[in-house]
Amino acid sequence: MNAPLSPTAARVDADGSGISVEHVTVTYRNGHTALRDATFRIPTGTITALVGVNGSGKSTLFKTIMGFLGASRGTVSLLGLSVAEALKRNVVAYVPQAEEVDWTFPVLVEDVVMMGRYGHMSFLRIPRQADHAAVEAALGRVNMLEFRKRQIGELSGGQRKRVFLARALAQNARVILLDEPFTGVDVKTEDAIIALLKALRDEGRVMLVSTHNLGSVPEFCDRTVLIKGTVLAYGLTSEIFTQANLEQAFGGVLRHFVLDESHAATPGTLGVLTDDERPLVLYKDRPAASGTAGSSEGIG
Ligand SMILES: Nc1ncnc2c1ncn2[C@@H]1O[C@H](COP(=O)(O)OP(=O)(O)OP(=O)(O)O)[C@@H](O)[C@H]1O
Repeated sequence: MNAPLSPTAARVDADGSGISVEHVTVTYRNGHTALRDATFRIPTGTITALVGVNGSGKSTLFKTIMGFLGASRGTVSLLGLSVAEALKRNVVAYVPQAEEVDWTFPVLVEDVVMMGRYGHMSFLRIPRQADHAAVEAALGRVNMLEFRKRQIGELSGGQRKRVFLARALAQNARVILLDEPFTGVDVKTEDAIIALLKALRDEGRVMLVSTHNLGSVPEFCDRTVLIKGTVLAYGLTSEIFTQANLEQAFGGVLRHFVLDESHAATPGTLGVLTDDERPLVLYKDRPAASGTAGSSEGIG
């Protein structure tokens, strides 16, 4: 059943200094194996897209990296540490999908962000000046300071995402996992989140971002992991985002528009792939918008 890694994956550098997943298999209690022999490596100082259809194993992978689920085979390491050690040292944070959070729970925005500091506190969890300062700085960075006294349930979808990102920043996480950060977010907020992620990348952090917005991946993700029950391919987005790879990952789910190219200078060079919101434009079988995130190559 295991699809072979694409030749691209074999050529990519093997630096797993950020996230390293080696031959990981995860089986749920009911016997369902959601991930089989998954392998990829991501250096620090990068933003990597995690791309796959519904049910392909993205959340399973996140939960495994966060230590919520155990792998029956294989190993995960974060910044060279085991998952248990990474959790102990507070280096990894998870920004959840909106559906995973109980928004009726009465808690203030600043309290949610303070949760990111728990691992830095003694077991009594009494915040010190440094903790308050970290919360303030994190809220400032996501432009949410004025909402600090609001109940979390009284925020818009985009504001909620920013609060959970602030929690990861207050924690000073070096590895940040983001589950569908752009769902229900307007274009302006999406741009603001992307700008922030790029700044975090340039600080040497590593981010793994699951998204269905294929069109925005080449804009801000220097690397991509394609997943479908296993890792189909991983490496530089500019090399991974080919029509053949995407069709393997998405099967019939992906819509492929063939434009009328009869008037184009070089017919056969332009294609548009989409699964929902943002279409991906391929020019000569490569992302048309690629290159903006590639500047991070060599960082870390
Ligand atoms: N608790 C569970 N017990 C058994 N099987 C599960 C459980 N959670 C998920 N699965 C199955 O594992 C597979 C992968 O699910 P997962 O949630 O990781 O997919 P996903 O890529 O995150 O999907 P989506 O894009 O819809 O969020 C699916 O077939 C799903 O039905």
